[in-house]
Amino acid sequence: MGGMFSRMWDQSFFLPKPTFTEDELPDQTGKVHIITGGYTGIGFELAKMLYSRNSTVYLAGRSPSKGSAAINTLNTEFPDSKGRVEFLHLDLADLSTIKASATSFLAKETRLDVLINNAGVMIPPKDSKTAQGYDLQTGTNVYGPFLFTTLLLPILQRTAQTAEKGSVRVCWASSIGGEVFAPKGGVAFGSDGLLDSAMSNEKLYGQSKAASILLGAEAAYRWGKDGIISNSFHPGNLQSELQRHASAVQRALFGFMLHPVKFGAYTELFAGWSPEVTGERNGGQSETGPVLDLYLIGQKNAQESRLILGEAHWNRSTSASAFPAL
Ligand SMILES: NC(=O)c1ccc[n+]([C@@H]2O[C@H](COP(=O)([O-])OP(=O)(O)OC[C@H]3O[C@@H](n4cnc5c(N)ncnc54)[C@H](O)[C@@H]3O)[C@@H](O)[C@H]2O)c1
Repeated sequence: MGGMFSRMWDQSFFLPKPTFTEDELPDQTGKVHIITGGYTGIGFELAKMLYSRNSTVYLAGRSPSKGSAAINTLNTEFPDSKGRVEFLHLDLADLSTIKASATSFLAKETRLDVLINNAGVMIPPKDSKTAQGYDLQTGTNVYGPFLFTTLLLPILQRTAQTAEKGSVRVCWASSIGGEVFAPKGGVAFGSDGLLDSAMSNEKLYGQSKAASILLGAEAAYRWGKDGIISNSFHPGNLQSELQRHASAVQRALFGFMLHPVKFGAYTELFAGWSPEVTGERNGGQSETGPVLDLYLIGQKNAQESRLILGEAHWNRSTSASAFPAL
């Protein structure tokens, strides 16, 4: 826990200069990327970076109007981009619609280079549920991304067969909340394999984000052999709308330590595109497979910022039993 607080302190007051920005990102012509929640917050800043480098970017989310507003902004800000930006309807809180989202993407594209599972919700009103009746945070942050990614696995695998080594990736947005509320035992799955929705809202958020680490690690373990890199990351503590459900007290307590949202996009850019991310842990394949988890402190030092959350929670048997169908 002490380490966690010192990292939180570092992130709040000693934000270093990012080392991998859009200037370092090679031209992305011909590459296809999906960012869930790509039309707001961190995801939208990342979309700008990718679109400015001629990428095809799908902004996946629930609101067509917010999607088209974001597309207009991108086209206005980057009129010279040779890329393409599209809205993809995706409601992670309704499992029954996710297949349609994946199908619609697969009907249009023949490759998928990077999937950024960025969308998430934090401390909505207690007892908010998904369409299927799961706790909203768990459904949106864990079950939805898990299903969406699984449906896209075949196209990721196909892309990895011909793409440059290490360039096909799935990245999962975790949070320092994953460490705060799951410091030792990882994730508290009930006997039904689901997160226990009787927990406090804050704990459920943290547990859902710890589950994102397990998902990232398990996906790396299972899909590394197919040439797919999977990692999870804490984007940083940022001034986005994620705090929309926070109380005035929570905002006052934490507001001062938040940084511009673009820094979170640098974290995602690093996780999804930096050549420093090789998918190999400790320089080679360990017993747990080619796992790389990121806990980026503004990318101060990739080596130093690597891992932490995943190291703390990674346990092959935990993730394997938690996600047997992966
Ligand atoms: N901002 C921070 O300080 C911070 C810290 C740690 C982790 N994160 C994580 O980073 C990610 C991005 O957050 P952000 O800060 O940009 O906040 P944000 O609220 O701007 O972005 C979240 C996005 O997720 C989308 N979303 C929510 N429910 C959805 C659903 N059911 N289906 C599809 N999309 C849905 C929202 O519409 C929005 O576009 C989240 O996963 C968040 O938990 C953020």
